[in-house]
This record gives sequence, C-alpha cells and structure tokens, in this order.
Amino acid sequence: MKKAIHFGAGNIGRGFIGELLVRSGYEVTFVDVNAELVDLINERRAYDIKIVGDKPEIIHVEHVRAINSAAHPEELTKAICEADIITTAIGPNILKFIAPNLAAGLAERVKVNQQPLNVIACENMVGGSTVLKGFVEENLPEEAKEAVAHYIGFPDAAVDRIVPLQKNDDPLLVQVEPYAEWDANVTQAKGEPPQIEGLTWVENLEAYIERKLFTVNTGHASIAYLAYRKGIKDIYSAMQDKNIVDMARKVWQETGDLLVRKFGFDPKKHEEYVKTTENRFRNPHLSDEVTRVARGPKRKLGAKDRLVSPATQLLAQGQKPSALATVIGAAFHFDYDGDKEAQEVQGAIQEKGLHKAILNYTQIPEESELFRMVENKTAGF
Ligand SMILES: NC(=O)C1=CN([C@@H]2O[C@H](COP(=O)(O)OP(=O)(O)OC[C@H]3O[C@@H](n4cnc5c(N)ncnc54)[C@H](O)[C@@H]3O)[C@@H](O)[C@H]2O)C=CC1
Ligand SMILES: O=P(O)(O)OC[C@H]1O[C@](O)(CO)[C@@H](O)[C@@H]1O
Repeated sequence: MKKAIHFGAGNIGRGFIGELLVRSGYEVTFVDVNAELVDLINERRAYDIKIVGDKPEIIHVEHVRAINSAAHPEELTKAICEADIITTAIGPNILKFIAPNLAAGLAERVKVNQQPLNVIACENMVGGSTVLKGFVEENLPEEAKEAVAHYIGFPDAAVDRIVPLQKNDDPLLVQVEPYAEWDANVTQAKGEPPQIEGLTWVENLEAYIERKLFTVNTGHASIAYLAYRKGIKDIYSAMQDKNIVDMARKVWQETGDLLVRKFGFDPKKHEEYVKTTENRFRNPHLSDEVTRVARGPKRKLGAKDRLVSPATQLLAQGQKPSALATVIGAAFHFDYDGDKEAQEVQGAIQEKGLHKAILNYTQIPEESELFRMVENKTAGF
C-alpha cells in the first residue's frame, strides 16, 4: 500500500482527509499529540464516519494507525522517510509547532529517499502550505535546504466540509455533512501529483480558495457572530432567524460581487454556489455550535482572513462593504469565556479602547473609510 501521513487526527483529519486517502489506496498514519486518541486508533486500527443528511450512511475506515509525535518523534522521522504524501488539518496556529519535527523528518528523508513528496496543509486559510513551508525552512539544517527545495512540494489547498464538534459515545466516530470539496494547486506540486479520490488539482487555486473562504467561511462566521449577540446557540437555529439570514445574504451579495469581478465567475453559477452554502447551514441533522464556528476571533479578524480581506478588497474596488463592516463589528463583541482569543480581544478593548483594538487586529488603515465604518458599526451594536 502507498503510505500517507496526516497531522491531526481530529474532525477534518478523520472525517474527511484520512478517509479519502484510505479510499485511494493509502495506509494512513495519523500524527497527533493527544495520547488517548493515538492509543485508541492504534488499538482499533479502524473507525467509522457517519454522513448525516437526508440519506444517512456509515463509512468504515480501515488501514489507519497513529504516532504520538510528542512522545515518539523518531517514529515520525521514519514514517516521513517512507511517505508518499503528507497532509495536515491541525489549525492555522499550530503549523509552526509541527515544523521542527517535520523539518527533521524531511532532512533525513532527502538523504535516503529521492522520490518527490508533497505536503498539503488542509487548513481554513489562504496559502496554508506555503506558510508551513516557511516554518519548515526556518527549522531545516543548512545542508538539507537544497535537497528539500528540490524534492518536497508544498501545494496550497482549499478544504470544505462541515465537521462539527463531536459528542458521540464512540470517541473515534465522526459525524459529517454530505458535502465535501478539496482542491490543491497543481503548479506547486513536485513530481506526478498524487491522484486521490475527491482531490481536484487546479491551476487557479486562488479563485477556488477565495470563493470558498469568502462564501462558506465568511457567511458562517457572519451568522455565528450575529447569532452569538442574540444568545442563539447553534447554526441551525440561527438560520431560522430572518434578520440574521437577511444580513448573511447581504454579506454574500458583497463577497459575490467581489468574486465575480475578481475571478470572472459566472454570476448565475455563483448564485447557485451561495444557495448550496446556505442550504448546508440549514442541515437539521448537523448540530453545529455557534461558539465553534465563531472560534478564534483574533484569527478571523486578521487582515488576510474571511471578514477583513474581502472588505478591504471591495474598498479597493471602490465599493462600500457595509454588511461586512457590520459583521466585523459583531465579531468584536464575541466575548465567549471558553475561547482564549475572544478573551484576548475583549481584554485589549477594555485596556486600550475599541479604536486601538480594531487597528491592532484588523490592520485596516486608520484613515480609511472602512475603518470608520467598522468603528461605527462596532460601537453601535
Ligand atoms: N471542522 C471543520 O468543519 C473544518 C475544519 N477545517 C480546518 O481543519 C483544521 C482542523 O480543524 P478540526 O479538524 O475541526 O480541529 P480538531 O481540533 O478536531 O483537530 C485538530 C487535531 O490536531 C491535533 N493537534 C494539535 N496540536 C498538534 C500537534 N502539534 N501535532 C499534531 N497534532 C496536533 C489535535 O489534538 C486534534 O486532534 C483547522 O485548520 C480548520 O480550520 C477546514 C475545513 C472544515
Ligand atoms: O475552522 P475555523 O477556521 O475556525 O472556522 C470554522 C469554519 O470551518 C468550517 O468548519 C469548515 O469550513 C466551517 O464550518 C466554519 O466556517
């Protein structure tokens, strides 16, 4: 069997990427720091995925094992030397923490295995694999840098499947929605791009990732931050609130205008894509908490992320992203005490004031019209 390594045996790891890799003929080695999870995967060597929708389905996934990279980095190095593909789904903020082990493994690999290898970060961010590549380079010994640059590709990717927090009796079971999309940038691949069922290699990844990030994730985050302000606990319930849905649709109108102008998407097809997205959020079988979708507001308020990036791009196109400014304002009110980033943002607002907090987290230029819009909307909530 071909060999895959996947960092992060969590929801997307088990519920999406791991299963596609197994279905495509790979043995998957999950790498995680959660010792219980690693032990259970190694004990069972299998797990189930439940697809929840109108036609529920159970998929039994075999040919999996796991490595605890905190306890056994040497096992990881050995696996990297033999791998045919490496993927990650650990969270954008964690990429820097896997880089030292990944760099050590790649440095060893290029000495013993001259086959090309691709490392694909499947995170909700633009250019995730490129970011990981930067961290890996910082950790590589000087003598390995040339060979790693030659043999190891870091194709950026877009991943789309809603996998909520899991509350199942079986700790390995993952409940997922039926929809799934995974695209990667073929121009950044080394060697023959690995053919994996469900993975589409594309040349214009920027269009795919911005379409996904500024529709699915922008819409989802907008709904979550507005719902949180109203005390609504889950996305399905938020979708029953007319005002929230109206505002989400205004946001989608703004991001849709941007995407159609920027990438030349067919407006009718884009409208369909938005409708599909809205219907995914209405899935009554998927219990998705508002606080999960809203998680990490510091990251989500970042200049390159789902709220501020489309807003600044629209402003540069001479548009007024008023709905986006409203939901950015709502995000500044996300004060959930179970979220460290939310607490940090709230602390900064209390300590330094709203003006400085907006400037610091969004990096929107102080003199820009967007800054004034965001400040007014935030204060007016
Ligand atoms: N859940 C979803 O619907 C989707 C999530 N994503 C993205 O996938 C990524 C993962 O999200 P989820 O699977 O929901 O999170 P998760 O929390 O379920 O899984 C993350 C896993 O990474 C592990 N981990 C943490 N630090 C690690 C380290 N240093 N080395 C190895 N493993 C480590 C955790 O123990 C956990 O098992 C995020 O970037 C998220 O934005 C993308 C699309 C959909
Ligand atoms: O995983 P993040 O970036 O915190 O954001 C949550 C988002 O990711 C997803 O889980 C999947 O794209 C969406 O449900 C949601 O918009």
